[in-house]
Amino acid sequence: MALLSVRDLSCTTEEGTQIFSEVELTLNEGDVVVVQGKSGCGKTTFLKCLAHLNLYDGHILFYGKTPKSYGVPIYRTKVAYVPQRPPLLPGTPRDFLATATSFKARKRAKGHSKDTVPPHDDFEHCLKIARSWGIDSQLWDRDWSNLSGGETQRIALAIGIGLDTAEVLLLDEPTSALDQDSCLQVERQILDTLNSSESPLKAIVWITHSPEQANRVGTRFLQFSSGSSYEEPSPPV
Ligand SMILES: Nc1ncnc2c1ncn2[C@@H]1O[C@H](COP(=O)(O)OP(=O)(O)OP(=O)(O)O)[C@@H](O)[C@H]1O
Repeated sequence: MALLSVRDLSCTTEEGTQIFSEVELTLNEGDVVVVQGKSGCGKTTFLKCLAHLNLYDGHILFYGKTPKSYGVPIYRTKVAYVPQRPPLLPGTPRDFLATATSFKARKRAKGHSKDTVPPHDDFEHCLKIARSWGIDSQLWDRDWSNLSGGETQRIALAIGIGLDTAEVLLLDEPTSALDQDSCLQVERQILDTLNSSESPLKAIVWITHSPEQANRVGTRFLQFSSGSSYEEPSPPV
């Protein structure tokens, strides 16, 4: 059975402007679907629809079931969106992580009872991933607003991977603020996590404007254009 099945998906703004329509995608285990297209063509909106963060028409099924049948908060821990620029949250990344790790839906998604989850494991795992990308532990105690774009991006990604609940990661230009070395390091870790038997991660949908990155990470290539999408048989040249 498909991990995620997207049928006849369309999205319209509150003002009635259609962003895209008739998008189809069947996501299977091991897929890294690279999403490309011109600025403003609807890529971010598509990922937000997949995460059930945006209203849409059409059908999104996770293992054949609707997001609502899992409960949307639980669904979002399994099909997790990592934004390009995390919205300016109050407080520090450590505050955010504390909230995320105490989130009951996450505990239920991991199959733990309320009292048996050791939140420090999650903390340490996220900190360890971020540390391997050059993020000093002290940055977790700095307000989000005082972190650089690249620091913010790496911390958000470390949380997305380190919380260890996502089966599908929806990555929105995850390395756009990083230098080349950091970008390659982060790419490698994400793909290693996907290939690790210890991680629940099974597939990734990855927006990038970089043809080189698309070539490095992609196994499938979804192009957004003229209000819809089509799959390319090979990576962009
Ligand atoms: N809530 C909203 N209300 C009205 N218009 C919106 C809303 N969200 C997105 N849009 C519009 O929908 C279009 C698609 O936006 P989206 O962010 O999905 O594009 P994108 O392909 O990810 O762009 P980029 O590559 O620049 O990040 C844009 O024209 C954007 O202004």
